[in-house]
Amino acid sequence: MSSCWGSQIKLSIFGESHGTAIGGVIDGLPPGVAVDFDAIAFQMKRRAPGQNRWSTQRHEDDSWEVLSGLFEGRTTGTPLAFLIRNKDQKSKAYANLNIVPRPGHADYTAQAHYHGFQDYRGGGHFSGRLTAPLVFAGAIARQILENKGIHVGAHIRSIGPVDDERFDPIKVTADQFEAIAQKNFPVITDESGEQMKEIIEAARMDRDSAGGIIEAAVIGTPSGVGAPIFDALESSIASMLFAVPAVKGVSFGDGFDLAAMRGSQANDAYDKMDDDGRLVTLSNHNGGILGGITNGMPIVLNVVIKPTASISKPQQSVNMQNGEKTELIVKGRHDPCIVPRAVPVIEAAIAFSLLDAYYLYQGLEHV
Ligand SMILES: Cc1cc2nc3c(=O)[nH]c(=O)nc-3n(C[C@H](O)[C@H](O)[C@H](O)COP(=O)(O)O)c2cc1C
Ligand SMILES: C=C(O[C@@H]1CC(C(=O)O)=C[C@@H](OP(=O)(O)O)[C@H]1O)C(=O)O
Repeated sequence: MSSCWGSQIKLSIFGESHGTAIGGVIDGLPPGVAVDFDAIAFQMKRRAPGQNRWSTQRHEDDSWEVLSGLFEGRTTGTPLAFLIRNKDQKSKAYANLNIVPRPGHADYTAQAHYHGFQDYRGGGHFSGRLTAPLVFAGAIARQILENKGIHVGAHIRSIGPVDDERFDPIKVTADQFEAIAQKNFPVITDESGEQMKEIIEAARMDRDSAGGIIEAAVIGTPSGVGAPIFDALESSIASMLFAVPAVKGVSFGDGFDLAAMRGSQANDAYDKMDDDGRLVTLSNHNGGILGGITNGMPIVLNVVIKPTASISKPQQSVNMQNGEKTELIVKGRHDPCIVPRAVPVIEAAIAFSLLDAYYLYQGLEHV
């Protein structure tokens, strides 16, 4: 099933953007986890559409109903199913997109895969709306991780040409994650954030869109999580991240910058053994993962989010019924930039995939 992910804990996501509802089923959660609903609501609100100028103007409160798997506030250990109803669909703007596909969106590839049977309204199952269930599942995963002292955070590293400060790859803290998560524009330096908002507004006024990079980090992960060859932690986190619409690049540690370095610059020299017997490195160019396994340093990664495909500037497309070239002006309520709302989504994807890897590791630990 292509909309189902995971090995130790599994997440299945269903629904279409303009259908009745979207939702998910999480299978494999341990029984007895006390679920903090306020913490879920906090994460859902960070992602929800329609709250500011740099977001789509579609208004969804993203409230949810839990259908199973919870009893008296705790997980039962059976599949936890939840539903998020769609309330503000306006499908008129999508009337012709099954015939004239939007460049950059999934209209043409959905047609090729589903042979015209796909619900193309609002991007259907391909819509960024389907990241709401991911954030819900991620919110539960991060509660379990936080109880183990593992914290996930992210910020907007860049929008167009404007950069934010970077996380310190050794000293980044959970307090810093928390401070950023409280902001409605999640950056480290608010002055950079103001410039980024100007870039987004300029693109929007130009009937265009902007993209950027999200930097994420995880602290508190013990050394040893992840496994060779195909369960490398980089692979499992990346496979979840690439499920997020508009993600076009993922790199760990110094990523593509490693290409220009020498080994002496890229290696993270070992400095000392801490009280828990864990080796600490002087630098963190490898982003906390070696051989697909955590070394206990912060996991650091970067995610490229492309500029929103649906722009109202005239674009060239082709009519899929008669093969004729045609000009397309996309209508509807689109995010002029996806990056700010994608920050909690990226955190959720990392939390869920890391918890899955953690359970694999914990299992091995007891062998
Ligand atoms: C939170 C979020 C919001 C999004 N909003 C829009 C949008 O308003 N308009 C749009 O064209 N694409 C939007 N996207 C991206 C498209 O869904 C995505 O580009 C499309 O499904 C094609 O997939 P791909 O870009 O991964 O190849 C959004 C993605 C996310 C994660
Ligand atoms: C609804 C959400 O985002 C949507 C993601 C999206 C897309 O193409 O990905 C297109 C827009 O859909 P619509 O045209 O129905 O307004 C966004 O609003 C959401 O994030 O909850």
